[in-house]
Amino acid sequence: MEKLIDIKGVKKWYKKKKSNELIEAVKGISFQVDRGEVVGLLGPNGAGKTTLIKMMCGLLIPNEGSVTINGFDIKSQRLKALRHISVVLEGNRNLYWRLTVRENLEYFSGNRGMSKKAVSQKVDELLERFNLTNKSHEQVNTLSRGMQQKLSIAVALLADTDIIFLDEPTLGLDIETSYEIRKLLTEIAKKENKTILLSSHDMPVVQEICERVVIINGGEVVTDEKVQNLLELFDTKAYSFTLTKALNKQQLAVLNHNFLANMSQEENGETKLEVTISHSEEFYQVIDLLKEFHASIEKIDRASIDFEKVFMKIVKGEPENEVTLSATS
Ligand SMILES: Nc1ncnc2c1ncn2[C@@H]1O[C@H](COP(=O)(O)OP(=O)(O)OP(=O)(O)O)[C@@H](O)[C@H]1O
Repeated sequence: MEKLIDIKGVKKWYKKKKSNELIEAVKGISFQVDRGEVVGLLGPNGAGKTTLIKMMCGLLIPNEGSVTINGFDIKSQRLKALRHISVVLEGNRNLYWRLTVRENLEYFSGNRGMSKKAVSQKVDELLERFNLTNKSHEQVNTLSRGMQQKLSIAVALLADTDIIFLDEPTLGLDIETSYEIRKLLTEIAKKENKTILLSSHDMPVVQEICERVVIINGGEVVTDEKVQNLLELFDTKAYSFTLTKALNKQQLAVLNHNFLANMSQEENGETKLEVTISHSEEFYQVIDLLKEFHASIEKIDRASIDFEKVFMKIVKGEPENEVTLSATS
């Protein structure tokens, strides 16, 4: 596999203005991204994501370590490295606000050596694909945030770089636009063989688009794993039992002594018992205990854990018993 992004032992510290105290924002991060991979860069506020992204696109220089983009060092071969990256920063700072939608697209295609006709065709195609055709002659500063965001992504595609960095692409958007952008990004991720690094707090977007996630917390990588593996890792340990009647307090306490159990009364009158176990053989012990309690089981489902909860568990280090599981039926 061809490594397009190679980050090695990167550190960055800031000096606090008044006290001169050092803040270590990034404490020695290393990871690589292969060509065509779609990777989520996640972390709670203040984890160091923005600092890391800024170092990856040459806006900040690391105090230690190196960032290599397609074989070019971002510090010593900055321009060559930057030629391979498009950055869609949160807040749409990569657009010209006084130009129209079409003018922005035309401008950014300008340095690719395309003929006028080819540019016009490509721009029309993107306007159509991003549902911006009827806005093509409007100035960017009159557009909604969602439309600006779509235009930013279209501009990144037009530049046709191998790598796209997207910083919070759905932040502050309404549900409909966020959904539209999610669909566009999924399509780009699947069809265009782009290498995408996406930072987001929007976990459904991450779950849908990214194959792999790098989670950073306190300036360090705490997880670097395939999304599917993480979901499976947590998913298989939870079961949801539908019971014909509720357990009493003592019975629930016995279950909770051995496992993690949570009982709830559903709106339709059913009793749901969610049990999280550590090993698969414990599943049978749960069944045995329920038999002992004369609790009749109507249905057993595997409870599913979504990526949001996986993320919370990893970054907050929540003990398993604080993770609430949503049952699938
Ligand atoms: N210019 C700066 N001067 C001093 N400290 C800074 C500066 N920029 C960031 N920091 C500090 O560095 C740490 C990492 O910040 P960073 O913005 O990289 O995190 P983040 O993961 O992007 O967070 P968010 O999601 O809130 O943007 C934080 O403690 C932050 O307060």
